[in-house]
Amino acid sequence: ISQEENTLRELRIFLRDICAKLARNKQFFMFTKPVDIEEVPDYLEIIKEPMDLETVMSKIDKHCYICARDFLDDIDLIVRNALEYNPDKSAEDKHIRHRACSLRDKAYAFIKAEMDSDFEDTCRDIRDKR
Ligand SMILES: O=C(C1CCC1)N1C[C@@H]2C[C@H]3C[C@@H](O)[C@@H](O)[C@]2(C1)O3
Repeated sequence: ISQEENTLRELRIFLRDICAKLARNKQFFMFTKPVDIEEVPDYLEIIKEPMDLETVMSKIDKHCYICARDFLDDIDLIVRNALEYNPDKSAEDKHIRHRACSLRDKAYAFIKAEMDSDFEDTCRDIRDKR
């Protein structure tokens, strides 16, 4: 198996660990599954690209992410959707936005703490030549 495939396999192992840690954090329960369209009928009128942590985990296994940046782009999408759909002054919307910002900060902190920047550079080089 090629050196590139070895690198991408290591990336997937690393991203599964981070995604699992985010998904088992009780604070992020609201981000773990797709928003229920039966419960929220206008959701897809406002949010054009839904995203959630379960979907992110399945994208890892489908080799959708070639570098940590691609993974963080989907985390940012989860956050952006939550901020856009829940913009009001109400306590509930404020709570959702606070948790969304916390999800983003935790994800970036895990990547920074556990990812060697040379490793991410190698992944970027693979992505950019594909
Ligand atoms: O945006 C979201 C999720 C929170 C971050 C993702 N939702 C939209 C609905 C509005 C609010 C209250 C409940 O109606 C619940 O269904 C949702 C789920 O939270």
